[in-house]
Amino acid sequence: MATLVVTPPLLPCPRPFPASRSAGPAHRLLARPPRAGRPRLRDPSPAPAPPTPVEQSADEAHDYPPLRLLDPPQEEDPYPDEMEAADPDFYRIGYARMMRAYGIEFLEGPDGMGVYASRDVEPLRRARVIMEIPLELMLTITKKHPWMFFPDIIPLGHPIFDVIESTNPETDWDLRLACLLLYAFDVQGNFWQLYSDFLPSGDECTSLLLAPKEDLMELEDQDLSSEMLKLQKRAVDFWQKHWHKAIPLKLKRLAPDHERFLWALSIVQSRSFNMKLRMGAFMQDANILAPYADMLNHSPDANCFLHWRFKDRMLEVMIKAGHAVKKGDEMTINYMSGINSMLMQRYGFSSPTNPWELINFSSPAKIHLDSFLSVFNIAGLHDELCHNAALTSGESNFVDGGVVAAARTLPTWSDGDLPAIPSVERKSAQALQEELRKMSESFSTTIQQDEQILDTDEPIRKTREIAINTPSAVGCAGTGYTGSCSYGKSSIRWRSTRIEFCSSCIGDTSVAVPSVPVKTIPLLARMLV
Ligand SMILES: C[S@@+](CC[C@H](N)C(=O)[O-])C[C@H]1O[C@@H](n2cnc3c(N)ncnc32)[C@H](O)[C@@H]1O
Repeated sequence: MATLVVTPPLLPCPRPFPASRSAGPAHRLLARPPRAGRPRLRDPSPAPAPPTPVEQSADEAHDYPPLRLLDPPQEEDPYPDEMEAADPDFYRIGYARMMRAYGIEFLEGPDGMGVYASRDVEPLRRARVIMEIPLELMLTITKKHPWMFFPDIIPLGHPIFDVIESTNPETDWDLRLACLLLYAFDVQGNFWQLYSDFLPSGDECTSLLLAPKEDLMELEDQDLSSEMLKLQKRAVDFWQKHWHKAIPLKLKRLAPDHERFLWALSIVQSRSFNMKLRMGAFMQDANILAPYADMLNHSPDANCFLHWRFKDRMLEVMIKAGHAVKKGDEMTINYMSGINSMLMQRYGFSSPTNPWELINFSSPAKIHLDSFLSVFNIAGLHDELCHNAALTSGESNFVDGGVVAAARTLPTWSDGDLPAIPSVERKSAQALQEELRKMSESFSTTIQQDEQILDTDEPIRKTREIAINTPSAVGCAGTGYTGSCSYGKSSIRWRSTRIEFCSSCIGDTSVAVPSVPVKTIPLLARMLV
């Protein structure tokens, strides 16, 4: 496959994207969007204070602002006694609504743009609204026949309609939504044409759909890299089938090259979600791109969730009931409870504390489930492991994701399987530890080297070459290369995540820990005591 170079300016009013966004620890306030390219950390423009939003609870969220287009008459008492005012929603039909946000700001942080609390929030017994996004700003395609999209922006007879119609609604949701997104970018004055300034450009996007083969090799994971190559081929085949030479210009200009289509698909995959929406009497299973809500980063221990308010067709982002939030805290949602390779495939990131991560052991050695769980104050069975607060002194109730994941995946035996002989258990723990050690040593770099590679702006492949040949030289200038793309960096992070995960299970403190602080827990080592 051809090497992909993706820096697509948007049609029909191209605005150049800077080649890459500089990463840094500081957060920058995004108050007024500049009109050329995605706002970046280094943009010096002073940020005017945003209008102070009024905080609302879930209940209060139903006090709507006065209507602009269809204000009710202003007389003192316009209605005779026997008449009742119609449902306020009656007036709102057809009313063009805006997104509203309460007590949050959009800032650039270590995981790209994110949503952060702009003030403290006391825990409430009920969930609390922080964002409201009306249906008409979202791009939505329902999953099942008869499928439909909202808003209905595609005129009858436009060729993109036939392209979408040719897909399988159940399996091709991403291709369909990418077509709709490309169409929305092309409609003069459409909301998405303006919002595209805030979407990551090709080299800012972490999606591996954009990664050239050489960068996929950096994953050092055969299964994941061949899966990504298959997904890239699927997208390019789709583009070639529908964007052949003899097509009308109004279709051609939506994706003049396959890089443009792959970029739209990456945006869709890494920023959309699936939700059941109640529309009138019907329940629709829909794939959705929701502006502003798509700035929320992922956490397995998220403090927010999404909720569909069917009454006025509004997507709400809500803080979970009982959650205290401090000013500056990141607001997150849980994208999925899945293993790291699933997160990598769809979003291009992985986490060393992912509680759903797995390690496939080949050793027949097993350790006792009960003793393992009690060492780490974990309760429950394999599928629903949770922290056992009753067993702790109350000092810390945090259980490292790596430990929970190990508890779920370590080969264990329970009473009745085998007699509890300490020497058998010790031998098993040693065998498993050895297997983990071999796994972490099978990678071509150490965590330390990967960290150095990530710290440089050099292209990944070049720095890795240097790292392997002369370990201390990584980070030195003078290779003549500049810039490395986000997807290349996410490949390196994936490799580090795997090494770190193994070492946190081994408890080997001699392995360098990356800059993201992760508890290094001497897991199997403690089992040996
Ligand atoms: C829905 S977008 C969130 C907004 C995004 N950070 C941005 O800059 O526009 C999803 C993307 O954010 C990044 N991301 C989200 N959660 C992350 C996490 N926990 N760790 C690292 N990257 C994350 C990944 O690049 C992912 O593809």
